[in-house]
Amino acid sequence: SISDPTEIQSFLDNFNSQAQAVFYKQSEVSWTYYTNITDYNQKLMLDEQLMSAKFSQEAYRNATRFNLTVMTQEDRRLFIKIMDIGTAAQTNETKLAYLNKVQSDMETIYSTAKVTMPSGQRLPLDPDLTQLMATSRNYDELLAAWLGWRAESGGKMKNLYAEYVEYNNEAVKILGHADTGAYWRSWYDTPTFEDDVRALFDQLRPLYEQLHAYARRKLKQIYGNDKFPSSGHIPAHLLGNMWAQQWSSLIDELTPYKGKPTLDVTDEMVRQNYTAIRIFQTADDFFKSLGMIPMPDTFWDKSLLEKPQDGREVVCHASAWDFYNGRDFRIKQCTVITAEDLETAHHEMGHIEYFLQYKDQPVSFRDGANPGFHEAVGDVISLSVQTPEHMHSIGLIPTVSNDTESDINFLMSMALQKIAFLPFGYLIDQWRWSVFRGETTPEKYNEEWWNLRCRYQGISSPVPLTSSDFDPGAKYHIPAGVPYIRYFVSFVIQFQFHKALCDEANYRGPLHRCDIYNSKPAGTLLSNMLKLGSSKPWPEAMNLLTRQRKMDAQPLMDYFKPLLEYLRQENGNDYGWHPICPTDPTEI
Ligand SMILES: CC(=O)N[C@@H](CC(=O)O)C(=O)NC[C@H](CC1(C(=O)N[C@@H](Cc2ccc(O)cc2)C(=O)O)CCCC1)C(=O)O
Ligand SMILES: [Zn+2]
Repeated sequence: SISDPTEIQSFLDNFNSQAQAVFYKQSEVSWTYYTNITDYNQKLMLDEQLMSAKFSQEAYRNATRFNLTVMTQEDRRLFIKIMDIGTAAQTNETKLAYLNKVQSDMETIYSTAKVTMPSGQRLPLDPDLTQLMATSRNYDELLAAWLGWRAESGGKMKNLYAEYVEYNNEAVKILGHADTGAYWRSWYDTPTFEDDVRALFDQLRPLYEQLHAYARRKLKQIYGNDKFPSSGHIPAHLLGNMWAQQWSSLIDELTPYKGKPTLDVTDEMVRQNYTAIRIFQTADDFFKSLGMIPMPDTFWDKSLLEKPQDGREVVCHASAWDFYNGRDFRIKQCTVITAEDLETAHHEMGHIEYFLQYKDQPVSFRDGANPGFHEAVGDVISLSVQTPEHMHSIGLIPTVSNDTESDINFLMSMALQKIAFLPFGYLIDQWRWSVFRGETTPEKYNEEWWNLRCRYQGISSPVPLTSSDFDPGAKYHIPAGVPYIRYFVSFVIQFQFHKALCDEANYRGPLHRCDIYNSKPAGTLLSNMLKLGSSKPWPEAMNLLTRQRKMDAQPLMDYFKPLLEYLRQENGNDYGWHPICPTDPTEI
């Protein structure tokens, strides 16, 4: 095998320039499809995916000819990443083409699904059903939207999913992975990763149990006790969100102390005629205030920041795109003028900032230190933006009151976004890992999904399950094949990052009121970590930013400590739920 340093270097240089061209083309063709869903554009994208797979297969074959033992640590790391080609390892072109087609067809079903409401209106998820789930307080209307969506999305792809699992597993086994779940977990390069995330979740469950109990009591007042099963579960369609994954739209009902200024800035944004552009300029301004890299002109020229009104079908699920040429970076978001979309804009721009910071790394290092890092960047900035202090400074709330009651109100609004999410962020890939392992077979897909939803999230289906249902398919990341544990990891480490940056900014107060806006030292510390991309093992990146090497839920627990005390006071013994789903969901 080849050990000559000159040959090693020329292989790497060659790969890097060829890969940029191939990945650029693939990004462009995918972008065209995602911003204009047609059979023709899908075919172009699928053809390009086969070309790109051939390039990866050849790079893999060439890379195996080299002797990794004589290389520098950096070069060895590059070779290992060049050989990590995922499902492109499937050299049987018919099988690979079929796998890519099934995956794309499931995502298309999801992205073009519409629900015919009792009124006769045909509503897409974005923005109509999302808006309805957030604003309606009518039990039957919410149920109609929820039943309609599960039927039009998941209900249309159950058999496709079983095939996706089979073909995906077969492809990654060629690389030596046990199954697709093992392949996805390998990106964290931590043998104890599964145990680590379980330990974090167990540590955080008491926080969630208290929030769940508080929400359940308030929802019973709204909808009546008879709508809630005696098992303690909350019916899945009542949490203000299609998947009950974040409960922020219930803030008005769940605010502990009424009569204080509202923390939901949506109305004020509308009153001030906020536009999508202005939402993204607000986010860009924050990164600039930290001395970080502003969005380049191509970003403003080529992003798609609003749902097109020209009849085109687009994938409205927001996303951030790296075109791998060091110049072209875009966001696609069907932005609506809400507090939630202001938060999403910061999330997406966090991805772009990461792309910008590591754009001069070799292509194989243009990734997050681990996938959770990539999801945390924007959310860290958003933790500062959402403070009453910062919302006041950008004119979205009239006064800042930090008396105890206002403080609890603010912590409650953040808990509805961050704590409510934890079991959902945890259970999605618990389900998928069990499916990829073959522990959950197709006839058990939906039953096992609800077992996890009942056990970890304490919510249950408002109607009995039927064998044709496939509720996992009603959540974007399942048909789109996008892993999810990255978000659970992000929701823990973003508070570690926030604490580290607040320390760097010489902030002294309680963590939940920290706003790092304008702190160049904080910006420099964050940038230095982001510049690494995936060139170093993630504990090194974590250490550079936070001076410790492990994921740690303590900063998150400290952030919400005052709220936990309040909730314990409020709930007394009225908390918790039976781990098993209620037999008759409408049982009284
Ligand atoms: C080319 C490409 O695909 N790029 C990747 C990024 C990359 O890998 O470089 C990408 O753009 N992925 C899309 C995905 C979109 C969103 C999402 O799906 N969020 C989760 C969970 C969540 C919810 C609230 C929150 O505050 C944070 C997370 C959900 O909505 O369930 C939608 C709203 C926010 C983020 C994303 O940005 O992560
Ligand atoms: Zn993200």
